[in-house]
Amino acid sequence: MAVHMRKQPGQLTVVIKLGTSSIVDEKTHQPLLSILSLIVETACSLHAAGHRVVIVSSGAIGVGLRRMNLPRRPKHLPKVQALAAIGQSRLMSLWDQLFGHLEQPIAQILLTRNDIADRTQYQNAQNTFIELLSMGVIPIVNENDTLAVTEIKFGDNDTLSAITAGMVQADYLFLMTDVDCLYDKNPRTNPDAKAISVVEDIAELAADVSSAGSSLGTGGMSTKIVAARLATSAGVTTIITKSSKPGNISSIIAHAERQRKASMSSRNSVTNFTEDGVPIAQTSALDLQESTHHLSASTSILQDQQPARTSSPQPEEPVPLHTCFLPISNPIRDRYFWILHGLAPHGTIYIDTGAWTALSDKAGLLPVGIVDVDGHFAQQEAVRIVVVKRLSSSHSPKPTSTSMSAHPPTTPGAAAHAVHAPIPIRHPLSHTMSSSQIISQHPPQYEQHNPTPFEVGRAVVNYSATEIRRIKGLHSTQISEALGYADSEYVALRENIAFFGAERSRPTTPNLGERRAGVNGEGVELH
Ligand SMILES: N[C@@H](CCC(=O)OP(=O)(O)O)C(=O)O
Repeated sequence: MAVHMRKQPGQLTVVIKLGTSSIVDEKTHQPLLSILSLIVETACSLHAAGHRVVIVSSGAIGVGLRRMNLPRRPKHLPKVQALAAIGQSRLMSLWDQLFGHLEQPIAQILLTRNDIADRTQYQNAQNTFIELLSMGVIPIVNENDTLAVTEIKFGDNDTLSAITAGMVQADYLFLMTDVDCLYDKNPRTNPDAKAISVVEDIAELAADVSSAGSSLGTGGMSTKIVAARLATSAGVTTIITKSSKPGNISSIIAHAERQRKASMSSRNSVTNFTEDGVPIAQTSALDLQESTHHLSASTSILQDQQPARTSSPQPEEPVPLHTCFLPISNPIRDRYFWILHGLAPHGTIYIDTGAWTALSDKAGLLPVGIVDVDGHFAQQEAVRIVVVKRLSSSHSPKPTSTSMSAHPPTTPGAAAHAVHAPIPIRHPLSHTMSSSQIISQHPPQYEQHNPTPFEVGRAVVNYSATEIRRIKGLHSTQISEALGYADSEYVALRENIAFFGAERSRPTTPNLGERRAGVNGEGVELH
């Protein structure tokens, strides 16, 4: 059953993510009371204006370090988990005390990826959020570090905050950080670096933009961009701004809402700027009551905050520096968002272009379109879908005894050209990953000059990896002959397949690597 966040007209849901460095001092691990107090005041004033607020708070390990008088984070995972257990309760007590001064009730939600791997549990978590928000409570979310090991980790709290924003169908996600916005170059070494105020299409963001943050030593800017991509795909306007000035959140929302309304009335509207190149708000009042919709992305350009300067007829309030990532115009539906981002993939299915075309025409995934499989996964687990070019010799519609081999041999000729070094597979939510990161077992063989295969989406599969190895390339009528049973004619039902970049009517053809099944569909080489 679909979960819907019912909201009053004009009511916004705002998720604010604070990293460890915004919560405790990096050296002493003492709580940064001034920042925390300002966050509490901001959250309470948004709440008083009728909006809903969720906080994603890191800091459990930092607070634990302080409590146990330890100078730095240990390497040993059980120690880190113990420190998180010590720190989490103190962290929540700190938040509760601060919010208590303003009589604002809060609640703790601790999540691991495992908690939301089951659709019903994911919806249970959503229902808890709905209930808390409708009771006027501010949920405070963190990863359940005491339970989370690498396999069930979200990875970082930026990702967790984006998943949370998707779960609560938020209007805004604020990623509070130690830089005030993204720049097109490193501003420390490039005096002409321009602040990026609006990112309309995150896919167009140049690779070196993200590294500008990292080279400043801010760290984690790339995880913020990944989080922004994830949240904007779910329809959430995502803002990067400075955590030391949380009071800016209200004026940034007010500015973004004005821009949204302006862009609705005129696509050619422009932002006014001060002499210093700071964008200017049209009014100073925080008037968020009428707003319900998101900013709409129309074109794929970056607007910088510096060059356009126009004189303003009235005294206007400068808007604090920030970068606003606009949501996509056709957000991913909740179930697909869960498949793409709630579930951890356990393997990879390589499909041919015929299957890709069929999927884009809303068909399910049949075994005939599958070229190869990587990883070990069970039925009903999530896998990546990667499109590759199947060479003409690769199609083998008949099951044979050799085609049932779980680990088929490769064809000798191709192996001579193959490389076993980490193979890059482009993932739409991150920078290039090595295959060692995403393919755990039996790395496939690619020729060095191959274009990078592209992960187009994820699926929850009806058959295990071993079963799919046996039925790949077969017609559905041959499944029972190959396996001795046939649970479904589809490897994945259409409702269990989701594509990155929203459910576009017809996905564009990705950059393809080629992959050829050997004699009778067994060996696999990439050319
Ligand atoms: N969950 C951990 C923090 C994990 C994390 O991503 O931290 P950060 O990069 O500081 O946002 C904690 O509470 O200490």
